[in-house]
Amino acid sequence: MKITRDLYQGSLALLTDFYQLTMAYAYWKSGKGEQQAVFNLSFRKHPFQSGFTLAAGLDYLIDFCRNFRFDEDDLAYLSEMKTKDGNPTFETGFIEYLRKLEFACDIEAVEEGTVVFPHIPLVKVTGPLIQCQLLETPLLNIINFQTLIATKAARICFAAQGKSVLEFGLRRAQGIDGALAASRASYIGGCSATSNVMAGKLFGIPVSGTHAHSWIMSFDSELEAFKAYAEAFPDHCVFLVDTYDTIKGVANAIEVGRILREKGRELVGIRIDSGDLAYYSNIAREMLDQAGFPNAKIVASNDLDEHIITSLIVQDASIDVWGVGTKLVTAFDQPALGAVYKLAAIQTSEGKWEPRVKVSQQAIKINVPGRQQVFRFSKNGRAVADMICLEGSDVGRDQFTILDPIDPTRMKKINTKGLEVESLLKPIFQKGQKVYERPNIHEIKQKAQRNLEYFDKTHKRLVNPHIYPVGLEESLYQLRNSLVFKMKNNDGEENHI
Ligand SMILES: Nc1ncnc2c1ncn2[C@@H]1O[C@H](COP(=O)(O)OP(=O)(O)OP(=O)(O)O)[C@@H](O)[C@H]1O
Ligand SMILES: O=P(O)(O)OC[C@H]1O[C@H](OP(=O)(O)OP(=O)(O)O)[C@H](O)[C@@H]1O
Ligand SMILES: O=C(O)c1cccnc1
Ligand SMILES: [Mg+2]
Repeated sequence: MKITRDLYQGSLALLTDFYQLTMAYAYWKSGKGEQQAVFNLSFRKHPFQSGFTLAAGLDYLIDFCRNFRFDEDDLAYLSEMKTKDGNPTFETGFIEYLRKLEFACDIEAVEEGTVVFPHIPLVKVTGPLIQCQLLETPLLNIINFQTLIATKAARICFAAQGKSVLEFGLRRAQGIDGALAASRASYIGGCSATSNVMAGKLFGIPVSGTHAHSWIMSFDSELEAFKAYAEAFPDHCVFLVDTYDTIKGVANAIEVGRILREKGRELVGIRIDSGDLAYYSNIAREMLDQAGFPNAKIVASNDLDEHIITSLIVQDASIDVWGVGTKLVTAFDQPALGAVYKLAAIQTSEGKWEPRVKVSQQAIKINVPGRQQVFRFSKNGRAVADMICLEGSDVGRDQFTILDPIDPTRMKKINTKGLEVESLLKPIFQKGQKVYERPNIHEIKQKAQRNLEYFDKTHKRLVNPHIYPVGLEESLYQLRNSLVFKMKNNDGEENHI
């Protein structure tokens, strides 16, 4: 994560919530710091009322974990912290503990570009309680955002039905890394290129773009501006035609297209950035075709999202390339994914793993306890169901029953005969050492495309999608219920009624 490291000059261990550090200190004080624990990162609801979510961010997570250490200036800052009564917040023994801390966790995770669903652990961290705890905030920060944007991009690209989508979001993104991470995730989600040059440099994403209205406005006439641009970039002319009058703009683009052709060059296209995009793109298409420029592309931009793109396609707009900025990189209609990171199991001093559950009045907020694994069953290259079960469960069985953790009436029997099965959680770190071979950004994007094809189009529908079956294997479902029952009884809940 070169950019973030350049920006913050050093380790990123302090990129966490203060309460993670106070808990770490208290774990240390109470002698629990090294107790082994398992935490799962999962989300409860798809964003954008989508029927699928596309996982992204693992590459940042790997960089974060590899650099997970407290530098001297971090320790100095923590040593100087004082409580209200003026005493140091953290004892020197704890500062010393942090100085020697070496990342030692096991991490399993779903690969970037995998289609994922609520309740599935996207990341599973096993290791000393203190380390697992300190990772909560940065892991959520990384995975929540990139997964959100990759999903938004996949929806926009799905709406565009195979036509190219360019990401133009830098100017409206949420700050610097918000923009960079969004460009990366948008590419994974299916965008063809970004306008963000630094994202191009850092991540190896193709960079592209047209020109702005200011270019036209800096000349006395639009025609002059197009001619001058053609001099500079004879092979890359996509003229923005709507500065003064879109139809006259198209006529000027055609005139310069003819000049280019005389010189053995070709007009690449035009861009329309205002007005009724169906109306103007159809007129422009007709004008370009009649003038002998059937291959000139029409790029459209201006506050687009998946719904406007769908509507424009229904209207038979003649748009070949979609430029999408604000609504993509800000995830305009849902600004956060809302994934959580919860303790699922803890090891006793006798080495026995105990599942843990957080009880809530809202069923959706009760986490899935225990050390879990996730299997995806598929038939003839089509995913049919995902099953969350306890580690060590026998996946060779002929039949499983899976139950939706929130609504057990949604249950499904899986007859495993003739089904392929894939374990979704891949080993990333073992005892702090990276064991995962990272794919490059283009391989991740291809994986996302293949993964999306793996799911029936009814799950990808933008509105009211068909729900893909994901559930807890029966014995895990029962474990969760019995733990909730036990914890509620321990709590003496009945006294409050
Ligand atoms: N045919 C269409 N069908 C549905 N939505 C459209 C159509 N044409 C344009 N839009 C969308 O309608 C909105 C128009 O927004 P707005 O009124 O701000 O644009 P404008 O006035 O045309 O352009 P600007 O303010 O940039 O000059 C945009 O989100 C655009 O994508
Ligand atoms: O609309 P977005 O999806 O964010 O795409 C990027 C926008 O950025 C540019 O202009 P800008 O919005 O800065 O100015 P404008 O509104 O006058 O076009 C471009 O012309 C697009 O309109
Ligand atoms: O290259 C473009 O056309 C572009 C870049 C950023 C924002 N809007 C458009
Ligand atoms: Mg605009």
